[in-house]
Amino acid sequence: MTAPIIGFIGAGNMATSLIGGMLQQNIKPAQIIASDRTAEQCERLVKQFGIGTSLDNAVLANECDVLVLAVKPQVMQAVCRDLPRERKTGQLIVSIAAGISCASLEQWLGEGTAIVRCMPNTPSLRRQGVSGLFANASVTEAQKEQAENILNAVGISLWLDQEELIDAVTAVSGSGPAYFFYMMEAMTAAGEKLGLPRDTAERLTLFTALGAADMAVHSDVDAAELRRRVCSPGGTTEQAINSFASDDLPAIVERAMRAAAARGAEMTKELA
Ligand SMILES: NC(=O)C1=CN([C@@H]2O[C@H](COP(=O)(O)OP(=O)(O)OC[C@H]3O[C@@H](n4cnc5c(N)ncnc54)[C@H](OP(=O)(O)O)[C@@H]3O)[C@@H](O)[C@H]2O)C=CC1
Ligand SMILES: O=C(O)[C@@H]1CCC=N1
Repeated sequence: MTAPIIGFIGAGNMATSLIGGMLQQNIKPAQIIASDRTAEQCERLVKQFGIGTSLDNAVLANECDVLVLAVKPQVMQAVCRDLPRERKTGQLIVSIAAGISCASLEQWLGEGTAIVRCMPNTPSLRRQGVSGLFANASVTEAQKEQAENILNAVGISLWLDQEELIDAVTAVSGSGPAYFFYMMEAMTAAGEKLGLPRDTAERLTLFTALGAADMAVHSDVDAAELRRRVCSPGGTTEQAINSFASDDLPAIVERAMRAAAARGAEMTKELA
């Protein structure tokens, strides 16, 4: 079987992360093409990745077996409506846009279009991504495998059986890297205020985050137990955790994530 051609419409942050991660796996530059609005953006991709590019989304749509829609949700309708209804036979559409339903995509791209809606995240660039995937009724088992192969090349993927849960995935892992980056910013700034040189505070923070995540992923006990193991009774960590708890960190996090998920649901209605 010949390797599928994978096309990206919109070559911004997320497409760059996915393409970069895929090329570090067994996917060859000749298998990937991308289109974007400006020649500069296309030139950047050629230089950075050596992949083929086009300024014409319709040309791209006719050439690829898997078409990844990676534009902002607000321009998705116009981009889809401009694509030819007759595209390459057996083509799978993979949309990574937050807040755009399979029903809307099908309406804009043609009834019966095979669509996998997925929510990846930017650590895909380092092949440490995690994605939630949902397939509409037109997607075959072979196409599910195609989508999985792309997302698994840049991390891990998990299938969902209800499309609405994509908003929860967005709130947890799609937007999630930003929450951890925010925490890193806050810890670095606080470390500096405690007297550390900025770059020392930053390196201590980043390697602590990396070490903690790696430990949690490979541990046979949960995060709560790992946290307890750092807290010596009457020691230092306990004071910090007590301070977080008295500010009700879990409620702060839940409120933020509910806001992210609600925005996803709101966008689905707004952009339908
Ligand atoms: N960033 C993230 O962490 C994540 C993003 N997503 C989803 O990924 C999608 C893309 O987000 P992100 O990569 O951050 O956004 P970007 O703005 O970085 O990328 C979108 C790209 O699409 C280009 N574009 C705009 N209009 C067209 C068009 N008509 N034809 C071709 N290309 C076009 C933009 O060009 P220009 O800038 O010139 O307009 C830009 O280069 C969104 O739908 C988002 O919901 C999903 C998971 C995580
Ligand atoms: O902020 C956003 O809307 C996108 C979706 C998840 C991450 N970035």
